[in-house]
Amino acid sequence: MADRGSQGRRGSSGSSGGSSGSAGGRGPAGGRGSSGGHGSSGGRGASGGQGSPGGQGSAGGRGGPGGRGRGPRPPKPTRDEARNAAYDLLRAVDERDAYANLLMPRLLRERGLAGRDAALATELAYGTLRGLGTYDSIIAMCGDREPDPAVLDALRLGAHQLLKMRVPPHAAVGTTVDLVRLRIGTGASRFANAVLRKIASRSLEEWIPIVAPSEDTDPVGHLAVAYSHPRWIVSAFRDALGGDPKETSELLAADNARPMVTLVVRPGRSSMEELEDSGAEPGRYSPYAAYLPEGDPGRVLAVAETRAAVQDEASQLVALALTRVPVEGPDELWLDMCAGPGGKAGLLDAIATHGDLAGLDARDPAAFPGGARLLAADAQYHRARLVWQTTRQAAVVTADGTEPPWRPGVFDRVMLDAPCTGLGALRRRPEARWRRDPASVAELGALQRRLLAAALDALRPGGVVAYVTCSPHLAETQVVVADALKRRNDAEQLDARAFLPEVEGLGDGPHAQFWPHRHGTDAMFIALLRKTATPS
Ligand SMILES: C[S@@+](CC[C@H](N)C(=O)[O-])C[C@H]1O[C@@H](n2cnc3c(N)ncnc32)[C@H](O)[C@@H]1O
Repeated sequence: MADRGSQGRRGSSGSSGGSSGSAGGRGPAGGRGSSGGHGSSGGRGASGGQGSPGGQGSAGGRGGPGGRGRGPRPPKPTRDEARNAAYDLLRAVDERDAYANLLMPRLLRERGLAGRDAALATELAYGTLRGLGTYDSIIAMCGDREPDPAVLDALRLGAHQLLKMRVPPHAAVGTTVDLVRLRIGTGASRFANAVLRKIASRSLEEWIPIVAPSEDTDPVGHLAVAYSHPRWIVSAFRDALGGDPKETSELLAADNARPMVTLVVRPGRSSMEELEDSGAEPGRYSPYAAYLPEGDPGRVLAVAETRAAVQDEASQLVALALTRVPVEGPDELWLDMCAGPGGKAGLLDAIATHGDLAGLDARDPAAFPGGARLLAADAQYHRARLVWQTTRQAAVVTADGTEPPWRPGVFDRVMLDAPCTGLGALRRRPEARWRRDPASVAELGALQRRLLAAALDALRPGGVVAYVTCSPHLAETQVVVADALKRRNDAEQLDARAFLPEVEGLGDGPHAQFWPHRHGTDAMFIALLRKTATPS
């Protein structure tokens, strides 16, 4: 791209060696004290019925499954568009490795789902994907056989409604059984009915001690099942949090919650006032962050015109921290080495051009005044194109940062937002936790090391590099930085927390680590390294 001047089957979350207890028992309505509907889910004519509690037999005392035997035929199943959309998304994620956050908007559009129905479909699909580690353990205990993948996805959907959403049990069971009858068949719907009735016999809090390993003998396995994360990720998070089990559980819980939509004001291109007029509220930390409590961000004019964008607050702050480090001498040439799709490049480009406008007040005379130029690179052409669309003044190139087309030793500031496992953004990508495996950490580690070496090579003496990951995994963060510093004698690490004074709880330094449960942001990591003028 020319100079402008010219995105199988999932593993389970851990062992489900349960301790005790049978799954059957009370009827679907028993003991959950669930009340009220959710969206359009509550009031429909559910076919599950509340007869035969806990039984494996008929679907709600309607005279026998599938219309055989005596008595009235079961009512025709009803097609529920929101649940069907959610189910189709689950199948696409399972069968085709689809990305939920890319496919969902398309499905909603194609099916004409909006408002509450769209919100319901999204919550059903995303919530099910997040929780399926827990749900699979419970489903395994409630069925007399392993379900087919297509049936399993429907059971997961039903389990989510029964255990996490405030859908009345008869509606959750009935709508799911209808879905299975319509999409798979009558035999499968009988099986689904039996399994769901058992699931409905207990609350989530009652199921966890039954299906999860003991907290005392296997704390990691317990958290993995209780909070629906793969065991290796729980281990990695616990290590990054210094072994603290309580904080680890808080982090895992935060990963299971829907994140807030955060917008970024691109300085010189939009303003906080403009975003406030669109219903957003100023953010907690970043002077450029605005929270959008509701509504489609795509309908905010400044976002539609790329003068503002959707961007996590920590993602803004790591870019900002890089611009706040004083550098001696000229400060004119900046590099974003792994820029696609352009979130940080969009902010860096605006600050390079117009200055750190929010910092340019009496409180911060050292704020960057503007007048620099950004070169943004990405190894993938289509991602570089997105950077091109996002930035205004930056030169954008498709280039491999490890074999760069630029001369060494010329940049004053380098942003290295390294390719990583993305374990810090699990809130946003509901299926991502089931797709990564520990091998990817090792593979990415080698690339991260090469890129960091190249970033330091690209700097002129006195210049500064931000090594950033959207992962708190120690092997991707502190270990990569420590290795780089061991290998070379022309770089020193700065205390990144000093350049983020508005944020508490970033850790013991010298790096800074953001956390969803502490800051409400993604778990972004930043280390700042300065190229020393002389070998140190
Ligand atoms: C974490 S993403 C960057 C996110 C981006 N900075 C943002 O804020 O929107 C990492 C990017 O690195 C790119 N990448 C991977 N290997 C690369 C390499 N060797 N050189 C340059 N870019 C690379 C990927 O294509 C991906 O777009």
